Order: sequence, then structure tokens, then C-alpha cells
Amino acid sequence: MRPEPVFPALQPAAPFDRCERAAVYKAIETRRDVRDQFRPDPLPDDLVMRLLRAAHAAPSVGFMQPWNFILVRSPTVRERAWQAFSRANEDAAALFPPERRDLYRSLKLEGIRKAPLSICVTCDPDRAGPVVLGRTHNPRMDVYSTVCAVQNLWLAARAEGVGVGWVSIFEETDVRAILGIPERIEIVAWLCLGYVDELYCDPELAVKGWRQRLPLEDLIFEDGWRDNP
Ligand SMILES: Cc1cc2c(cc1C)N(C[C@H](O)[C@H](O)[C@H](O)COP(=O)(O)O)c1[nH]c(=O)[nH]c(=O)c1N2
Repeated sequence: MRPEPVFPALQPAAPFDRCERAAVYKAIETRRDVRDQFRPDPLPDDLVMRLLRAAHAAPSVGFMQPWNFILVRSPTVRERAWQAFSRANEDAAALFPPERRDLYRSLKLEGIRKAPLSICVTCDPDRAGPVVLGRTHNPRMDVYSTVCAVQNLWLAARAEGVGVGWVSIFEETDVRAILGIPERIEIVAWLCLGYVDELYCDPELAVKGWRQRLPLEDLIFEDGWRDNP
């Protein structure tokens, strides 16, 4: 007997309707990096799972899905992470020219202790063996994939009324030691999560005079690189 032909499952690719489109753009445009506005109440487990499913639906090179998500709820562990941040942030301040240093020091750049949940997102370069479809000529593709997962989570969180703040001012060795992450695993993001009642309309760094949004037109080139005039 001949085997039944297998048809791939397809879904319609029609554009979303007007409200659905508006919802997608609303999430993109109103998403913010949150440092200070976190409410202390814990996020329900089913909500956290929805965010993680959104992250896990991200594209990845060779479909390798290199990510892991380390959920950090323990105040003791978060306190250790905050101390690591504080040390790194002191070093960071010294790197800026003196006229920027005071403004830098005045910025709030983390919500590690205030947010009830932190998620450390990591990348396992060995997840799909040594030779990965699409990573053959650029080893960073697995990390790029992991960043796609972070962005999915960030947008889903916006839709759920959950604020997310990315903290990257750490010595990597500190985060590794605090969470027991092996050497071969890459640490991609420390995210702080919690409910928020309000969000800045514009990036906080713009509001506080650190740096403004660039005109999009200046960033688009046609048919090749163009040096700034
Ligand atoms: C890879 C990476 C790393 C960091 C960030 C982002 C990304 C993508 N951002 C957040 C960043 O400051 C913010 O996204 C921009 O200022 C734009 O603001 P909105 O995200 O639009 O609110 C960030 N913010 C912060 O307060 N402390 C930090 O250490 C970091 N690190």
C-alpha cells in the first residue's frame, strides 16, 4: 500500500486586521526599558510561562534554540547581583569623560532589588552540535538568536502590563559565580521584571538628556554603504 501523502500544515498569511496591527505596533512603540517603576507584587506563574513561551517562539539560527532562562526570585541572590552591578557601575562611571560623569551617576540603570523577578538569559553554543546550519561562517549567530528571544519576551511583557529592564553593567565572572553558570555558556541578558503602572513615553535616557533618538532617514542607505557627509 502506498503511504498517505503528507501535506505540510499551512496557515493563512493574510495581514492582521486593523486592531490586531495596531496592537502589534502599540507593543513595539510603547515598550520601555524599566528601571524604577516596578511594583513589588509577584508575577503569577502562568504569566511568566506566557512570556517564556513568547521568548521560546523566537527565530534561531539552524533552529538551534540556544537559550536557557534562569529565573531568579530569591532576594538574597538578587542582592548579590545588585552588589555586582554596583561595583561594575562605579568602574563604568570612571570611563566617561568628566563632563558626562555626574549625569551618568544620576541615572538609574537597574531595578534588580525592586523588581520581584530577574531572568538571566543564556546561550548554549553546543545546543545543536559543533556545526550549525547558518552559523558556519559567523559564530555569533547563536547569540543573535538569543537576543531575538529577549526581544520577544520584552514585547509580550509590554502587552501584559509587565515592565522589563535589561541590565548589562556586570563583570561576567560575577554573574557566572552568583548563578553557577559554566564557562562554556554565554551570558546574554539579565532582565528585571515586574508589574508597572506607568511607563515613560520616550526612552528614559532621552528624557534625562543622555542621548536622543536618531532620525531614521539618516540610518537608511540605498544599494550600499554611504559615509556620513
Ligand atoms: C543589549 C542592551 C543592554 C542594555 C540595555 C538595552 C540593551 C538592548 N538597556 C536599555 C537601554 O538603555 C534602552 O533600551 C534604551 O535607552 C532605549 O530605551 P527604551 O528601551 O526604548 O525604553 C540598559 N538599561 C539600563 O538601564 N542598564 C543597562 O545596563 C542596560 N543595558
